[in-house]
Amino acid sequence: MNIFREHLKLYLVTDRRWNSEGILEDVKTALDHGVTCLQIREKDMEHDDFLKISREMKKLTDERKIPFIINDDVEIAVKCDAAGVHIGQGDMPVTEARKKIGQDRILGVSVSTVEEALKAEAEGADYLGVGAMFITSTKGDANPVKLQELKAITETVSIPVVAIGGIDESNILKLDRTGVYGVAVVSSILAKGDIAAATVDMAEKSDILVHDTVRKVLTIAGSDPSGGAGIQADLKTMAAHNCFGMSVITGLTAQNTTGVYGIENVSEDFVANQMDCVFKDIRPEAVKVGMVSSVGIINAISEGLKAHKATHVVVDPVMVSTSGSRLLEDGAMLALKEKLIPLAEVITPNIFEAELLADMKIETKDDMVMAAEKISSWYGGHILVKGGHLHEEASDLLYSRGETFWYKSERIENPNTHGTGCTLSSAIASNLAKGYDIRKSIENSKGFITGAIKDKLNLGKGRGPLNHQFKS
Ligand SMILES: Nc1ncnc2c1ncn2[C@@H]1O[C@H](COP(=O)(O)OP(=O)(O)O)[C@@H](O)[C@H]1O
Ligand SMILES: Cc1ncc(COP(=O)(O)O)c(N)n1
Ligand SMILES: [Mg+2]
Repeated sequence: MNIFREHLKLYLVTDRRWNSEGILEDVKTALDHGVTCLQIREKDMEHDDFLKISREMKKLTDERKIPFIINDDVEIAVKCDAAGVHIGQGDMPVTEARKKIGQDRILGVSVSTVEEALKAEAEGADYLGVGAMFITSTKGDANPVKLQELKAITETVSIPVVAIGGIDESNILKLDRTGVYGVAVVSSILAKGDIAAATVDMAEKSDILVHDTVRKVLTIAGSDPSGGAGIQADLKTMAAHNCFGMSVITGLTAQNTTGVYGIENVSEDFVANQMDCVFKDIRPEAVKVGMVSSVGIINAISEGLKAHKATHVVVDPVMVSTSGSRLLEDGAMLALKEKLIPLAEVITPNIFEAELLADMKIETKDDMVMAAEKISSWYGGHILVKGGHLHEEASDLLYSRGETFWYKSERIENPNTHGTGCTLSSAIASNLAKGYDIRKSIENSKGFITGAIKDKLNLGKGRGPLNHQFKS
């Protein structure tokens, strides 16, 4: 199961030591003040009592749409239909836990070295708990993990990492720039007199920790020398999101705001070579794929993404530029559908691209929904049909496994929309890398694109570029 990184931000692990009778009340207070994930940890409770209290906690988390994880006990997790299980090094093997809970439940594993992290990832963990980070009262014998080791782990594995062990309001910010997506805490909330205030404080600090971390985002796309679309728009967008942008170039275009005057593809081997260089050194947390004009390049990217276990892949199925030029070779459409789109967490077709992917005409917002439905018959990820080219307002439709969500915006009177699609998909990748879930990522990105169009930068003789550096 894909655990949303946002859920790991402030992960509470229970301990009845300080308030055995009132644990449910304390947990409820914490859930209401900023806890994003809950784990019940009971080392020596009778099976029936454990199941009973787990069910009660499950109810509290369900009401608040927060994942509920059971420590160690796979059987209880299945019985109370928890979101997942967390196991330690001394518990059952990771592969066995995975077999018992199935593919749909989250599996967390405690590790303290890069070696253990790689092993747990290979055996099927969805996230890692790394610790103990500081001397703790919960686990007396723990030997603290060095910050450098934590950083090495987050940079090596592709699954998200949460730090655990002795983390409190005084030391949490020491984890700055280690790459974690959150902290798991026990006493810094449950041992406090004022649970609500302690939770708010920790939530604020973990928010700073998680969202100030510079995430790495890769664009695999074509170059636009005039700077408004393609690689150039992507890197500017990532920089505007405080992300570290990297680029694998699939081809050069000769274009400007008036049109595309030539394309020269990079060889597929060289695309693969660039991808290897990036992934082996600075692993991106999210990847945006844009112009991929040939079948060979599509195959190389698809193989590279699989080999390097790329996460948060956003595919912008670029087929035609805003100025109307074809950017995808004839015959490459099938490869795009069969090789690349299946690897994407979200695809972002504009109206024309959605028409081609759904094989139907789109003239209204209802048609957008129908097209997304048709695409969902062969693609299981999230589909964002962009409404920039519709005559109605410029609203985008997110179709997520049968549910529809609209991201509304009035149509801005501005002919300068060169690179809007590139910018939007890069903004989504940046937000996913920062740990936001898909809906929040799209909401934030829609706000960003609207601001960048509204700024009315007016450059060039044709459809000009946006201002990626607009001041909000
Ligand atoms: N005139 C406009 N006013 C407001 N938003 C727009 C306008 N044109 C495009 N957008 C937005 O820009 C984003 C890119 O959409 P679109 O232009 O349809 O894609 P593409 O650039 O791939 O053709 C979408 O969020 C869309 O709603
Ligand atoms: C190299 C390159 N890649 C993509 C686009 C699409 O532009 P838009 O974002 O306007 O759809 C483009 N014009 N050039
Ligand atoms: Mg586009």
